[in-house]
Amino acid sequence: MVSIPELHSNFFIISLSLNHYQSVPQGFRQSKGLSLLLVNSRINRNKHTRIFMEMQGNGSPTTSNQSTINIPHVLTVAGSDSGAGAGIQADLKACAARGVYCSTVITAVTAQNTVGVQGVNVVPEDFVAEQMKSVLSDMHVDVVKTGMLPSIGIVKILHQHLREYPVRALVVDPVMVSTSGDVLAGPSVLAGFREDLLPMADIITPNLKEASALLDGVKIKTVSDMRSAAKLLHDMGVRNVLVKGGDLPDSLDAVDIFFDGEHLYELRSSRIKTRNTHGTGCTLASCIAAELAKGASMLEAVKVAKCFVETALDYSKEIFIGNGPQGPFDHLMKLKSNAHNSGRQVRFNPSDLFLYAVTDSGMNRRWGHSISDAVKAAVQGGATIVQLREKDIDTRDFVEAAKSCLQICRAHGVPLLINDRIDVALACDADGVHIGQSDMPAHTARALLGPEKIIGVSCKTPEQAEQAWIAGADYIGCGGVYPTNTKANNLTVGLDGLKTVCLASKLPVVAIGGIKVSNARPVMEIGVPNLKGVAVVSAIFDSECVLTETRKLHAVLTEATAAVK
Ligand SMILES: Nc1ncnc2c1ncn2[C@@H]1O[C@H](COP(=O)(O)OP(=O)(O)O)[C@@H](O)[C@H]1O
Ligand SMILES: Cc1ncc(COP(=O)(O)O)c(N)n1
Ligand SMILES: [Mg+2]
Repeated sequence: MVSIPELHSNFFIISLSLNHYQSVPQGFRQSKGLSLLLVNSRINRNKHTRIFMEMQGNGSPTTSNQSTINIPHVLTVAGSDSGAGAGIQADLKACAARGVYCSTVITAVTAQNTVGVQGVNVVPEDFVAEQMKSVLSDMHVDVVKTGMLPSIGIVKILHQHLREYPVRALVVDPVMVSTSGDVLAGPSVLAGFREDLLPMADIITPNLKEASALLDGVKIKTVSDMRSAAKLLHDMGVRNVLVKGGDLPDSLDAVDIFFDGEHLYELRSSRIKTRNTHGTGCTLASCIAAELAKGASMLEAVKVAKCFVETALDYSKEIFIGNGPQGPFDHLMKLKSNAHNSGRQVRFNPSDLFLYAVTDSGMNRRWGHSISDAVKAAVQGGATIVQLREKDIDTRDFVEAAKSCLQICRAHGVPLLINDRIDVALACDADGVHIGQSDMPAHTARALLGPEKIIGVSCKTPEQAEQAWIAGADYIGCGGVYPTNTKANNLTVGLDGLKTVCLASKLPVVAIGGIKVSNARPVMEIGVPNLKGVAVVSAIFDSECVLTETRKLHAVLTEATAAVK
């Protein structure tokens, strides 16, 4: 057993091997109430984690000097919307979309959908207080954002807690009436807003009706009225005011007025034509809070938030959720934005494998072609998908070349894949990757690239094809069909091997290896429905005129496919 010098202190950093650590009897460790953090570079991460967990599990106090990361944190104090378009649910989605942690104090539970608010159940005040205390006494909150505060008692409780646990900023969305016209907080809360929250708030974000209510019913019908209202609200003691003009009649733009006490800003965005505007106010305020939590200035935060709402509305303008007049929108469009931005509605179409062009830097050098010229010619000649396979290029140059090839491919509606390099695919937002059996496992690539990207895997056997399918690949490449010099030590599977793999594969297949104009026909004629095309390197790129060679191959493939049908 190793000797450990300070066995009576609660926290140790001991550097010793795993065997030595395990030789310290567990009962002895526990009797001393020790918390051990084992620091040893030779111990792999899993073992390290296991030991650390064991220490926590034995009930003794644990402390760690592991470095920690503080994630920006917004606490929303708001009501729940069962339809999840507004309220707490919108706040959570908005913060997630902006990359900020969001904790929640629920003030009321509403039964709500796209038709309206069918019921409101206010959470008892002492339980609202208990939620606030739980969060604020334990977690580091950067910014508090308020939504539905249904009673003056709840406003007072919030005020007390913010005095006890000060935060960096307070964003007040003075929610009173839902878009559907239902009352969420009565006029009795107005006194609480005026006396307690406004003097404490860093920004208040009323819509037209709420601004009017706070200003004793003053009429707000024009942009000029909004400007005056912003100034009057500022006089009530709040640092910044944003009067939102979502409901401004006859306005082609969505105009909001921001006043910081010195300057008035007219913030305009296009008014998206959509029924899906339920929750815009909650989202806007949460985004402001999220940006402030990340360290933005108030004007920056407001601008980013407005832009986010506009983009999300535009992205969601045609989605259909619920049968009422006011639908929710999609906050997390970014998760799908790659497919969206590229204009490729279908993520992967197996028929894209028909004429699959794989680049080769050596061949391009030999013929004096740049990568992008070669890709352009291939695409113009009829290539239906392109893979950049660049083995001897600096990463920086690879990313640049990939970006310019991507533009060419996008203009022709042709997907662009990157060979092996998931990092390069991510860096240039390519449409996917093609990986071999010794590259990163396909399921890891899928986790990194997300559900929208195309993943292809080289497979020579039915077992590998099965694995690729399990791992979430979209297609497999099978070969070498014919002997080839492009790839060293590459086993030739032949037409029979290709057929065997195709029959076993649940995924579409592209054949590869030594395929050219003169021998492509028998490949397409093996007559297996999931063989969708051929992948070629030298057949098109080892030539002076890539365009002509690609056209020739395209013609042969078209003829062969017509004959098979
Ligand atoms: N159709 C729309 N297109 C673009 N932006 C909009 C649209 N409707 C509302 N907005 C914006 O959404 C935010 C919330 O505004 P508003 O709907 O007035 O608040 P609330 O949801 O509290 O009633 C504002 O920035 C507003 O300009
Ligand atoms: C629980 C809850 N909080 C806030 C709103 C306001 O959102 P909107 O003004 O977009 O209807 C709402 N409808 N429900
Ligand atoms: Mg609204």
